[in-house]
Amino acid sequence: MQPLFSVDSIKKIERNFAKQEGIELYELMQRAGASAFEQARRLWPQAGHWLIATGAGNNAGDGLVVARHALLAGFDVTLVAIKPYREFRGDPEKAWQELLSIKKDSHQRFDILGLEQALDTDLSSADLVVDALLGTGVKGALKDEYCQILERLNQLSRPKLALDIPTGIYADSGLCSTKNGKDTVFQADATVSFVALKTGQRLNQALQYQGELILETLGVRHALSFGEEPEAYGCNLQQLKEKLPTRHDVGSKFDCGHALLIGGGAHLGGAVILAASAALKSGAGMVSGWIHHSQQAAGLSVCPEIMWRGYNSHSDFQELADLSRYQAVGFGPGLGRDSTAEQIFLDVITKLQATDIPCVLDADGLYWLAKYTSVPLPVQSVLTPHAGEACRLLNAQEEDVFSTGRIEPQLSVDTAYVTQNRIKVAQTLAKKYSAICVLKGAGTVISDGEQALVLAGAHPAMMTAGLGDALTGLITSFIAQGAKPWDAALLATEIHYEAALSVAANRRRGVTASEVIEGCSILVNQLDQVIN
Ligand SMILES: NC(=O)C1=CN([C@@H]2O[C@H](COP(=O)(O)OP(=O)(O)OC[C@H]3O[C@@H](n4cnc5c(N)ncnc54)[C@H](OP(=O)(O)O)[C@@H]3O)[C@@H](O)[C@H]2O)[C@@H](O)CC1
Ligand SMILES: [K+]
Repeated sequence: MQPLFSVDSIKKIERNFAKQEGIELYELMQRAGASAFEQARRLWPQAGHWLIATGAGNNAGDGLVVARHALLAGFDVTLVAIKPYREFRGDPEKAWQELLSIKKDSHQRFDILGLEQALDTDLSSADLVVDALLGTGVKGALKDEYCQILERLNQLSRPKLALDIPTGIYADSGLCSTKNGKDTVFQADATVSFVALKTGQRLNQALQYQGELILETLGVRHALSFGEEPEAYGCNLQQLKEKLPTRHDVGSKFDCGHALLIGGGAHLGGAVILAASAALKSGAGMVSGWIHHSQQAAGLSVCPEIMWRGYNSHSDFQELADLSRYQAVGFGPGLGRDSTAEQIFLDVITKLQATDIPCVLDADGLYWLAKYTSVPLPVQSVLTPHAGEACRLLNAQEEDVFSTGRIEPQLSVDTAYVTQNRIKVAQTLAKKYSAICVLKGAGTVISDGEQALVLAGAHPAMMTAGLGDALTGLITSFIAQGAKPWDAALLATEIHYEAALSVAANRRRGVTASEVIEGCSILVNQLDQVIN
């Protein structure tokens, strides 16, 4: 697993590492520039003319080291220095001096352009653009001069490399600077990040703009050994594959888990049909689905292998007395928000509490949970909110606040808060509801209240209805098949994402949840082959 650190922690790690090794921070800048230069050469070996854009901080210093290596290797260099030399201090200043002191070949081109000159010059002869404008030190919205140069650089249809993090991305949150509703950020094809990954590099717009992410540790092999707590960890499917429940060659459907999906109120059948299909196609031995009777025929026609039970009102749920037949319950997709749904929510949750069968709560299930925050959930339940649902769950106050007549300050966080604080929000929700929280979004954050993992990424094709229902079905299925709820949440999240990528291929639009469910089935079977 890959630790993800805050910028503050990275700075402390860098300092402590340098102290431990008895080296100057300037040495780290040298290593950063040298390693980025090597990576750029590996990625774009044909590049003979390097355009390097610098600000005035340490990120600029890294860029000046890249420029020196490029010149020493015999390449042409255009340095777009939007801050003049006199504004440089400390290590970046040293890097300037070293750059200017080298003897270049008489045929080599080495131009230094200020901002105005750069804006007036045709820069299209460059083969490669290196962004050393700003790194982790950026605060607030980008100043105008940076926006201007970014616009020019982004227009160049040349490979683009960002040093440490693309200019305009905030390394702690992964969000980016905007101006007049437009993102002001360097659009990198690759980013060489130094020392350790920053939390924001797995979240939000960073996923859109950083391109291929390459980590150069600069010799810091054990970032965890410096006493800095990572904010979260990242991991991939390869690291999760062992969490797939084993499937024996001999046995029956009764050995492979029975998943129960409940939702699909009147006129709302699609969501629970998708969730139940995902549960079945990812390997549950049996799947039962409770759905409003008006939707039952639809369920049967889409997936007759699912044991559909139609309900009219909450009183039909009396028949759901024996829950011990199920190993996991997915509850909420399309349940509805009317009084029938409310009663079903309360009845089912009460029944589940008595059994301790893990429950995956999603969609309208979360809506009702926010209204009944003190309803105890079965142990190891899983909540799967998106940002809007997370807000509702965070803002919800305990009912006893109302019954005792106390007035508590309304938290009233909004989705912008959730997006900005994804790790903290997932941890807070997990604690508040004593559950595992799967906070969906660009970089899904999974927390049990203590540890947090960031999985999956972002893809335009994933912005479509029904994918959340598929995820609910997948998590429920893996629990039913024997995975611990935590493991099921991790595995399902990553499989769901990887399947969506593979199904989407080159498509950015029009991918359906049903296709992704098929993709999940293929991926589960590929994993099965790897581990068996
Ligand atoms: N520490 C180490 O050991 C190592 C660090 N390394 C490297 O250092 C980088 C971090 O360096 P850093 O802290 O100097 O920050 P950096 O990103 O260069 O920015 C500072 C400049 O930004 C400016 N600025 C701020 N906000 C702004 C805005 N909104 N709009 C416009 N300007 C804004 C600010 O200007 P000021 O606000 O002071 O006027 C200042 O000039 C890190 O990403 C990595 O690349 C590597 O070499 C490995 C070793
Ligand atoms: K940068």
